[in-house]
Amino acid sequence: MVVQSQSGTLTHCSSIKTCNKAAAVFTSIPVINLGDPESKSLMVKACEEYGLFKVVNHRVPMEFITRLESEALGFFNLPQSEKDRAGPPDPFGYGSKRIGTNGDVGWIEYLLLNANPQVLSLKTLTVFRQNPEIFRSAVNDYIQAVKTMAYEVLELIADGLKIEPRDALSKLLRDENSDSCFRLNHYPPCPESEALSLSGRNLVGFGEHTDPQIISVLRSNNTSGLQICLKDGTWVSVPSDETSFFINVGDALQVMTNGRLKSVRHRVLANTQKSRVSMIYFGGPPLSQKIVPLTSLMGKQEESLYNEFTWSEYKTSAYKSRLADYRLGLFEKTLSTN
Ligand SMILES: C=C1C[C@]23C[C@@]1(O)CC[C@H]2[C@@]12CC[C@H](O)[C@@](C)(C(=O)O1)[C@H]2[C@@H]3C(=O)O
Ligand SMILES: O=C(O)CCC(=O)C(=O)O
Ligand SMILES: [Fe+2]
Repeated sequence: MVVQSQSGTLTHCSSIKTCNKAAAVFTSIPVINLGDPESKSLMVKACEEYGLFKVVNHRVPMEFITRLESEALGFFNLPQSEKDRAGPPDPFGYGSKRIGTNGDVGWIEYLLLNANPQVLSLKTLTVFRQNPEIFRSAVNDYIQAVKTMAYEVLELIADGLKIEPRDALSKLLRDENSDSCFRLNHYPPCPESEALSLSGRNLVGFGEHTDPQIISVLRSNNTSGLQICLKDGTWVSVPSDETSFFINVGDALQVMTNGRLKSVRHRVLANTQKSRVSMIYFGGPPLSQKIVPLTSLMGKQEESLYNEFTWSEYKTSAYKSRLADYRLGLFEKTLSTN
């Protein structure tokens, strides 16, 4: 199937997966007000049940969000040949359709960046040769504000779980060697997939997966597409909200809480009419960090469900896997029953 998309990119969708369209709207999504004294226990409950919640009253200036969104659209609307100069993503840079290096594809184009302001890829900045500083400052202001919120969220989660000290999780992201990254995703509308849609199928923008890091902080424009998988295996659509943030529990946080908090399986479906722009900060620990259950969380006789590994080992293994793989499986212990 050949598609002429609005932005003139992403012209073939024949190799991209489809999935069953019918998904209920996730109306009971936990909404956490950061100013609410109950927020810590509500967050923990949401992470145990869904691995995802929405944050309001987050104090990230709307101006930072809209400025970065408009810079991102400015980039994605450039001619394909210009955008390609910022690629391939190895691991940072511009990518189109291919996600990772192991054969996954989706109806998407994106920019993957280091979340450390000092290391903003030169390759990416060369595309902004008119105004690289404007792009750099839009990215840095946004990331800085979102990081501050991510630290607060992790401290509230630690409080809610009675983890001591309360910065046991947030310090891993605050660390100057934290291995965090940032992603700008663009899902152009795919009018051709309307035909598919009529037969009850949908084109996949970003295939199902869990995020490997500690937490991910996601913001999108008002175009829906994000879905999460509930404990019973059903998929539900998360209504978009351009003024709020969505927090995902990642695999590393699942391990550090010995499985109490669950990393959430999620995916994005392409839209037939509107383009979706999302920006995600993936908060990861330093490469040398051991990913083990936090001692202050473990019961007296409680054993770790996982073999010991460092973030570097997990990341290496994750980046060899396909998007939909259950990556923690390789690190689970086979515990004896007696
Ligand atoms: C297929 C892949 C893409 C990914 C690396 C991987 O091998 C498996 C994990 C994928 C993921 C999902 C969350 C983030 O978007 C991401 C940047 C990450 O850290 O892990 C992507 C990786 C990617 O796009 O390179
Ligand atoms: O673009 C989105 O809304 C989510 C993408 C995602 O899950 C990811 O980049 O890991
Ligand atoms: Fe994700």
